[in-house]
Amino acid sequence: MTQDELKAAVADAAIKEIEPWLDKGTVLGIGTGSTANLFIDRLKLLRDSFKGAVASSQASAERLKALGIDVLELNSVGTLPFYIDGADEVNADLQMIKGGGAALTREKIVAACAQRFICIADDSKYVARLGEFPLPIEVIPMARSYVGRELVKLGAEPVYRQGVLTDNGNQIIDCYDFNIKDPLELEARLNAIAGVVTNGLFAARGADVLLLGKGDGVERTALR
Ligand SMILES: O=C(CO)[C@H](O)[C@H](O)COP(=O)(O)O
Repeated sequence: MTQDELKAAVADAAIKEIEPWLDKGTVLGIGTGSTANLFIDRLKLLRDSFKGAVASSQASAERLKALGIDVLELNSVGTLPFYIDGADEVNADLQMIKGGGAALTREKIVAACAQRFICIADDSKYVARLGEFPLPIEVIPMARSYVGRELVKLGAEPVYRQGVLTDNGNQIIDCYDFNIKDPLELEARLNAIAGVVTNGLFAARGADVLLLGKGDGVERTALR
């Protein structure tokens, strides 16, 4: 199977995972990226079975709206039953690196409001140790150089993602060569640097369920 077919398979599996729980009041949390897009496309068939969605990016919001799905403000809803999103890397503890699409801050916020985070990914994203994918960090623009110097002190090679502004008007630094021994500790440490808005480690709030697309089918792992 191609990577796109594996992504399509996990999008189908995520629909099966949530469908029994939908009702007219359900608001879903929706992620960003090519895998999340395939999930959004499949939601069209269910659009009369739930109330609407909170999106983690302008791009996902536009895609949802184009399919006739109501997009709600996070501030107008309470806890979300599900957050469905892809990942750039995921490990056996269902900790992730996210933010390849620069949506990490909103992804982290919407995920924080969800009872269950369902990660959908093809098996190229599954890693024994996080960190081969460059770790994205969203920074306040005036702090970019300072944050870069602090990242060098932590052993990373920071690279400014030129020409990219997040939906929040901030910039992204991608960190190469991070030795991520303890994702939880590093996530907290990076967040403590002045000027860092969010980092792409999803360790404190990892996924609850992983639907991993493999050549022989979709493997489901549930931690909670
Ligand atoms: O974190 C993300 C966007 O900020 C995406 O979930 C991540 O980049 C995976 O994307 P894709 O499904 O296209 O591989």
